[in-house]
Amino acid sequence: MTEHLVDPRAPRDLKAFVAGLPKAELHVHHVGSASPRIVSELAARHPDSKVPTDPAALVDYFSFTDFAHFIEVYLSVVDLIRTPEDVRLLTFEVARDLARQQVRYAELTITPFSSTRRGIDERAFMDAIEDARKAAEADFGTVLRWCFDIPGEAGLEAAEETTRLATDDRLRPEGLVSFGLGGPEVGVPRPQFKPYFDRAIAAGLHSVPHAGETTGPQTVWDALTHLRAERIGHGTSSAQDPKLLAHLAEHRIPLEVCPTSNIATRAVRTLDEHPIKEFAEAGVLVTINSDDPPMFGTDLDNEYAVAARLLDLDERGVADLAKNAVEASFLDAAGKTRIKEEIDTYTTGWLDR
Ligand SMILES: O=C(O)c1cccc(C(=O)CC[C@H]2O[C@@H](n3cnc4c(=O)[nH]cnc43)[C@H](O)[C@@H]2O)c1
Ligand SMILES: [Zn+2]
Repeated sequence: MTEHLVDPRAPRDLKAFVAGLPKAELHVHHVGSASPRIVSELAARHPDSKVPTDPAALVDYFSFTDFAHFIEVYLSVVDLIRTPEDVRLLTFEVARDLARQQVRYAELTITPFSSTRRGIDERAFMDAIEDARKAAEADFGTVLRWCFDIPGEAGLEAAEETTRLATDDRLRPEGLVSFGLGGPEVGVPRPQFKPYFDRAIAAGLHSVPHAGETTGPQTVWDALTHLRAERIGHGTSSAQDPKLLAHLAEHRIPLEVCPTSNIATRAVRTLDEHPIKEFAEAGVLVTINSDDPPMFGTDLDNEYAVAARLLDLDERGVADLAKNAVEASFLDAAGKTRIKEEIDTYTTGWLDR
């Protein structure tokens, strides 16, 4: 909620175009999407927490000194989600916020380990997210899918538990499409998670680890080689390795770029130093995402406005970015065609107005 991160330089007309543009969101965290209203409601329910109940105080609370501080604060919000009803409410409200931004399809990263280890029954957890997913599709028309991620710093116990929850046929939710790895990267080498990714991939899930957000390009190579990554979460440091950029472009491995997140966690110093342009110029498929939007004082529309400025795009260029996300998603071919056609119809209508 660092309000200064909202980019005031985006032209008003382009902002209006982005606001109505049908979009797909591929990198957004479940708990990290809790709006100030939801966070303060949960904090009021659980007064033993250190999370402020006043939405204005959350602005300061969500101001991070570095990535480790961000994770510390993130986990204090995780601690507010204590019952299946909390899970359902959060999931449905996140879908409402996505629908307001014309998000037609979202892959939401969920960390089931963090909830089950805090005592939420695993069956009730799965039922809560699935119930919210179905209600969101019926009420808002937004299609939600899940990525279950391992919180890497919590170790191999968390990896085992996440893999079990993602691959057990009796538990695995219908909306689950992919398997990820999140949390800090420093001191958490990717290769150790290979056996867990192997099992998830064998069970039909796509591999989408975070890599190169807070460590160098070798972490991205490791994610590709050991975890068979099909997309990379962030991949920011890939810009330091021209061979890696060429590999990502040649093999059409998309990057899930989240510009404001990288500034808020201090992974990148300023927006103007963000390597997004280097990615695009190297031919890498760039997708635009919001990561933990209320915590970073942003939303997906703002991320598109930021990207448009950094990449010097007009409406057609922004529409192409939106189509990149649809193309890089795990939707079926018919679903991809439907949203891409909607993007084209909207863009033509806007330019002809
Ligand atoms: O839940 C626990 O008990 C636990 C114990 C030790 C470590 C962890 C984590 O590290 C959880 C990390 C948490 O952060 C999520 N997240 C949200 N945004 C990002 C991001 O930009 N980069 C990496 N991780 C992120 C992630 O999904 C995990 O849920 C937890
Ligand atoms: Zn993330």
